[in-house]
Amino acid sequence: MTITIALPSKGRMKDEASAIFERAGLKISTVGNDRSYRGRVEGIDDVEIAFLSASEISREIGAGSVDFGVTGEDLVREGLSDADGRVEFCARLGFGHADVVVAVPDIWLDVDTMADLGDVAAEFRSRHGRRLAIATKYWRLTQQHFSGSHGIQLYRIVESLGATEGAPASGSADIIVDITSTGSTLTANHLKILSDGIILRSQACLVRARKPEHAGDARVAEIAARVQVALRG
Ligand SMILES: Nc1ncnc2c1ncn2[C@@H]1O[C@H](COP(=O)(O)OP(=O)(O)OP(=O)(O)O)[C@@H](O)[C@H]1O
Ligand SMILES: O=P(O)(O)OC[C@H]1O[C@H](OP(=O)(O)OP(=O)(O)O)[C@H](O)[C@@H]1O
Repeated sequence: MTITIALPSKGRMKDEASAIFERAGLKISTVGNDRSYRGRVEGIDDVEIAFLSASEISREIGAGSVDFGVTGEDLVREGLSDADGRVEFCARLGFGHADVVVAVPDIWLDVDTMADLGDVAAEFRSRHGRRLAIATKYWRLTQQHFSGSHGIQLYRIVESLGATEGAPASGSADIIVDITSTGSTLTANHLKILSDGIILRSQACLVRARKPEHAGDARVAEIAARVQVALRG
């Protein structure tokens, strides 16, 4: 069996992902020219590298079409139902940090917690006859946090694929769920994070698709172990 490892082909995670593999003694070289989307690990046969975008990697891991991948925990948990059942988080890689948060307009002075937001959602319904609108691309994480963890059912999600922080000011939504790293985009858009509004502290992870054929395959165990050791060193 050929083992396929998916690494980011572009974007913010690309360079650090390759560097960690190199530190782990798994030096990656591209097959063919520099723009190729296939690679190999020098000195190890039967291991293939697929260069994909971070969001494609979480999808392919979920489908089981690659064995390992490096991508953000947020993309895995948002992209897959039962992520822990389908994927093993082998290592947290220490880069690509971003929090998925619930943020509301900072002029909502009385709203600091999810419980306060639950009250607001109920009020929206009784006073304005409409549901609280949440702009996000994180549908699954939003539903888990609002309905699952906090019992808030009175909301609707407005899909936002970019400039999410602008949605409250433009009137397309009341609040947002999005990622933040430095916090400057939230501040610039006059939004504040609720005190219990951190849904997930995400970072880049080495993940493995849980496949029966991995059991007893020494190469699978070795890849995970090498990366774990490199992180300690
Ligand atoms: N400031 C940030 N903004 C956006 N994503 C960030 C940030 N910091 C870390 N990340 C993480 O980077 C990952 C997304 O990376 P990237 O934008 O390169 O991937 P992508 O979604 O596949 O790209 P694209 O949208 O171009 O297809 C997510 O896991 C996200 O949590
Ligand atoms: O907390 P901060 O440091 O301000 O970062 C957060 C912002 O960065 C990301 O957008 P980015 O412009 O990187 O593009 P993307 O959403 O297309 O990835 C993200 O969607 C936030 O808007």
